[in-house]
Amino acid sequence: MGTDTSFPRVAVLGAGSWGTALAALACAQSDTLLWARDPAVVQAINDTTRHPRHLTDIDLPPSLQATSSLDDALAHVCAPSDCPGLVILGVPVSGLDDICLKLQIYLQDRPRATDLAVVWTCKGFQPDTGQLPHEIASRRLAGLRGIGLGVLSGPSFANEVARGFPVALTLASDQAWVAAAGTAALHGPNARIYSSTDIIGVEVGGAMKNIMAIACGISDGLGLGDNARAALITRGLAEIQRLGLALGGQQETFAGLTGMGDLVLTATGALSRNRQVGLAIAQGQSLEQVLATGMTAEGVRCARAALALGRSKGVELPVTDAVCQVLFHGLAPSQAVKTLLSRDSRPESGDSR
Ligand SMILES: NC(=O)C1=CN([C@@H]2O[C@H](COP(=O)(O)OP(=O)(O)OC[C@H]3O[C@@H](n4cnc5c(N)ncnc54)[C@H](OP(=O)(O)O)[C@@H]3O)[C@@H](O)[C@H]2O)C=CC1
Ligand SMILES: O=C(CO)COP(=O)(O)O
Repeated sequence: MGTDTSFPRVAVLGAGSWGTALAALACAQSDTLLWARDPAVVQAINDTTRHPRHLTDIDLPPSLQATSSLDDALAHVCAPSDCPGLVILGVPVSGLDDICLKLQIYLQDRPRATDLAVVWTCKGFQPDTGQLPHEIASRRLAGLRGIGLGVLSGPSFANEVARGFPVALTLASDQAWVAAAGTAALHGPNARIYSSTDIIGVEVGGAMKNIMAIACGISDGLGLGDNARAALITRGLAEIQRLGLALGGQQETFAGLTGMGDLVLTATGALSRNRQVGLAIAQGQSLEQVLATGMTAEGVRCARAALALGRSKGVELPVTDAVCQVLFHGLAPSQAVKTLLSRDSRPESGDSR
């Protein structure tokens, strides 16, 4: 565990695969505490250096400490220090409002010895409202004194990060000190942390690439070949960019780590759960069967919200539409491909469709 006070104290809230991997990364140089709501998970990590449910074959760093006390995790980052504390939210979109509310309740009336950067890592839209994660987090936390907000995203399979393989991530915030806190905690021999101020662009890229990965899984599951996958990735990126620009993101973000980078990883990488959903559907499994394993596939959860957002902004999202038709309306995967291929020809760029 790091003791140098120039490194932030870190609390990672949510010990799924991504929260656990990020805690393993952070604890190499920062004093890090991982919070899990299940005491059995905490006990296993502390006693055996293994997570009982995720990344189960990976030995976590012995210096990684876990707790089931949210108060202890937050007291850890609020303790006096030379630099701001860092809270990393490792929960999916479905748990973001709940964890932000808990943070709000803890932080609002307590005197604190240090400022606190709160950074979420989930990738999706809220299914009912189409809100992006920053809208959910801001509603709970934006007004609190000494609190800065940001999003950490980019091409990063938890499994590889937990094994100490190299990774590059982007931390977007409109407050420079938040990106600096994340960089101080995570940037090191195995991780490059880039900064950005384009929160919307980063979040839209992260949400939409999951839907494109489902589409690529469907295409690959049908055996349609490498050309089809490359076409889907490229036109998928155009689709992500159209929606992202309409929502207020910046063009260059979509060519970066959290746009093209994460799209390429998730659409092609065998570890992607969203891609695995597409593969399984193309091979004849029902969505219910695929999801019965309990796996987190944010693209399934947010595809309808993405489509609704596109409609509300007058942006066509043909790949997202095709994925929704297959997942929720019983369209055969092969028929969805035919529908996509039968669209009229159009200019490759400069067209809002
Ligand atoms: N896995 C990866 O490679 C990456 C994932 N992400 C993103 O990170 C997010 C999390 O994914 P991932 O870690 O894989 O998901 P997992 O399914 O592995 O884990 C989710 C974790 O969140 C916890 N959780 C959910 N809701 C709450 C809540 N309200 N309060 C406290 N804990 C909660 C769950 O706890 P419990 O076990 O007790 O139910 C579980 O431990 C997703 O949005 C994903 O897209 C981003 C980059 C990489
Ligand atoms: O976000 C990820 C990689 O950057 C993880 O992708 P999956 O959720 O599809 O596994």
